[in-house]
Amino acid sequence: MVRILGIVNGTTNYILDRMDQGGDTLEEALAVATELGYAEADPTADIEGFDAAQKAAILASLSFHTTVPVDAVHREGITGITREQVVAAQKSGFVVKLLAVCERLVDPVTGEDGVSARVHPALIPVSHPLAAVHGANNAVFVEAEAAGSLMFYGAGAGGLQTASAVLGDLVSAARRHVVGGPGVAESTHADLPILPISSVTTRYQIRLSVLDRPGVLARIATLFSEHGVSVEAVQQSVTNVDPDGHEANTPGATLVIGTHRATEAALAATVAALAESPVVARVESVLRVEGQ
Ligand SMILES: NC(=O)c1ccc[n+]([C@@H]2O[C@H](COP(=O)([O-])OP(=O)(O)OC[C@H]3O[C@@H](n4cnc5c(N)ncnc54)[C@H](O)[C@@H]3O)[C@@H](O)[C@H]2O)c1
Ligand SMILES: N[C@@H](CCO)C(=O)O
Repeated sequence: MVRILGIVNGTTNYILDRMDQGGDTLEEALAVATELGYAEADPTADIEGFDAAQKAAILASLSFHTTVPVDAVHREGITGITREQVVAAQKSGFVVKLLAVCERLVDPVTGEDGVSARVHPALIPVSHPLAAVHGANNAVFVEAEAAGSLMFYGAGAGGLQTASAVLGDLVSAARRHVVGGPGVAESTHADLPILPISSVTTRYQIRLSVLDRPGVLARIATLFSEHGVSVEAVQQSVTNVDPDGHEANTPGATLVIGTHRATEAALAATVAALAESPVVARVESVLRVEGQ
């Protein structure tokens, strides 16, 4: 196993899908998910990524023969995701999904070889199989050295589906009780180091509101290069409204910048420098890009 990308929470996938396809706000979509019985009684576990983090810990432990405790899973939920971000993602050929990412990696600074597990919203190209996982469905996309790419897909929430899964577990426990046998056990023989989020390198998409005047793009490009983050693509659209939607006195522009792989630390330093820069009106959005 090299990497697992999972959509492992039905409620959040349902919410993000409604925001993408139906134009709902997060709050509107959550209300429907609750009414349909997808969300937990306290939906914090869903929307803040706790449920997905628990599932990421299980997936990483099983995949890498290493005990990965839930506390070691970096977790970000979807409560910061806006309809505006979802629409901007659509325009650049992506969908926003809450992903569990479990992977084998080598820390680029220390050279340590280990495993990492994280949960956060991410941009997925519309051509990726996970982009076609709609509604409350779940899917686990596995990248393996020898077996290649595999995807396991099905309902992630819902009354009958949940009842079927719970009953399946009861039948299997009862069967073991009667027939005997070892059952499904953890395998921890690899016992690999668990690496922090700072060891991860990934791609990012950053959306900025900037002033539209000569030299702005060059200054922004310099900030990226000073922090060792390589820019892959830039899209610019000119706007005469400010980030709050009011007509602006000075012409502004929205820049959508895609990066090559960069470390979390380098990206965070770049974003901090952009936020301080006098040519940047606002850092609108920073999202990781997975599945490219
Ligand atoms: N609803 C979903 O779509 C969904 C999807 C995947 C997993 N799950 C999981 O399945 C489980 C059930 O989900 P749900 O939506 O049916 O929850 P629910 O809150 O609607 O129902 C839980 C039921 O369990 C009963 N219960 C609680 N503690 C009990 C105890 N000690 N002994 C006997 N009964 C007890 C409650 O009275 C309630 O009737 C949860 O663990 C949930 O995380 C739910
Ligand atoms: N409420 C959760 C189910 C718990 O696994 C979901 O929406 O996936």
